Amino acid sequence: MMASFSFAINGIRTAIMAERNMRIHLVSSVIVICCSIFFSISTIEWLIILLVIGGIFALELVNSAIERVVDLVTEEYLSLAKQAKDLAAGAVFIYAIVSIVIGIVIFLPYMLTILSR
Ligand SMILES: Nc1ncnc2c1ncn2[C@@H]1O[C@H](COP(=O)(O)OP(=O)(O)OP(=O)(O)O)[C@@H](O)[C@H]1O
Repeated sequence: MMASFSFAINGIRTAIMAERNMRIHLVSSVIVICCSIFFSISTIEWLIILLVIGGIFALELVNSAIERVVDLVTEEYLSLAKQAKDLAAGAVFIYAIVSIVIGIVIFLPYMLTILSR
């Protein structure tokens, strides 16, 4: 139990060090959490934000795992390898777009309220 926990933490550390996207997600998440505190968003909005942040990290980890498995299987340029990587990248992309839309829907009204004061 403790061993699998430490393997998982290891994986997260590896991804943060090796994947630029993970660091981008990390910085974006800190900014989003700061905005959430600043605007005093509601409990339900916090839950949605946390779900979105957790989701993008989890998805990026799976994407990184798929990239490594593909690289492990072949160093050749193969159509299936390309498809596997592009599909995984597509999953992250869809989630990122949805996250941005959710961010706009949640934060725009707060920003407009402050601007209209
Ligand atoms: N073995 C391969 N065969 C065919 N196409 C590949 C192969 N490896 C990578 N590609 C293509 O190159 C793209 C980039 O692959 P790469 O492994 O560099 O991921 P990446 O873009 O660096 O991902 P990330 O930015 O998340 O680290 C893939 O999406 C895929 O289209």
